[in-house]
Amino acid sequence: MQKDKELHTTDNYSESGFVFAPFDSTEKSILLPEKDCTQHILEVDSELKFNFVTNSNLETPLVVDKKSHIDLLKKGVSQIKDGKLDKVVLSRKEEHEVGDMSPLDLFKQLYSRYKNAMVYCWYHPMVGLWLGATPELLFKVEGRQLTTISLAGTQTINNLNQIKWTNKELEEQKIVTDYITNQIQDYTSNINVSETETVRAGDLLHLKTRIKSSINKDTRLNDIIRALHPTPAVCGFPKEASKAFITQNENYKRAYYTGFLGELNLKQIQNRNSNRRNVENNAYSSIKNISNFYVNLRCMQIKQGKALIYVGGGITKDSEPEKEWDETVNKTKTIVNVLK
Ligand SMILES: C=C(O[C@H]1C=CC=C(C(=O)O)[C@@H]1O)C(=O)O
Repeated sequence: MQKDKELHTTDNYSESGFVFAPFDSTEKSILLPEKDCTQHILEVDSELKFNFVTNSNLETPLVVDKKSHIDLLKKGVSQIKDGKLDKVVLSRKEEHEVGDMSPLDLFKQLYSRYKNAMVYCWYHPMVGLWLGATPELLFKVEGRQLTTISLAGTQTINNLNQIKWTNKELEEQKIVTDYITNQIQDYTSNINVSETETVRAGDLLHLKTRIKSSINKDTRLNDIIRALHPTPAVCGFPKEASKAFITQNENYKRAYYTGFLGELNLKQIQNRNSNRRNVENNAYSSIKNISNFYVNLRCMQIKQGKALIYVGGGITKDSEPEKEWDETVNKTKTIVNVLK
């Protein structure tokens, strides 16, 4: 928690603290500087009871939203078929009632439901209140090791023993893997790409590939951020053309949705030999610089008592707009489930 209300930003990510960065990297990233913050531990009862407040507004028909989103999806598909883009991630915003749950209640609900997610509640009086349960690591830096993932392709859980992925999902995820491995080539070495696996995020499944590499001596954190964000998991490919399409055609501002958030340049003391209890031990410990960023997905902004849920999906030449719409509806459930 920051001790005062001051709004700090970062341009080059050289400070230590917690970052909250927007989708549009030409805009400022918010920084909670470590030196101005205090840390508190919140006990979250694992036996937490779910508070089912029924709310009629949850079933608000989304006909108008649906038509304009389907039109956007069709436009995206035709851009791809015209050869202007390979992939574009198109999104929308949906409004729901929050009921009488406090932000902390919402956080606890998310935390106890989504064990594999990075669950957060972030607030600054001059920026707003955001919560989410994201399955997507942007990247992690531990000393000179870089770990990142390529996450894309979605289906709902039906039968875990019979998971089938179509070419559409395999292609949309491969675009992300290829982009990441290509982008980190100038900044890292020994790039290791894992097999692609199926992972669970709430009631959804995604395709995921892990990518590890060693960071070059002259690489700065800012280089890695500029190289990776936004990946084609949330923007598209090629990056600039898909970003321009998104900015010109999505009829709302993404703000911090599909941005990233997390710990920036925190120090971690590592004891090389934890069995040694003598003074010598100190001589064997080293301090590692840690950064840990997650993509801001499956998230909502709380504004004037309403929950604004942000959601999108990757569009390729094989996308069927009606199915892509359904995918966004399924993704909103990660958040809608805790508002009920
Ligand atoms: C853009 C979103 O998800 C991304 C992450 C995983 C799977 C995705 C997909 O299948 O389209 C998206 O690339 C979102 O949840 O709003």
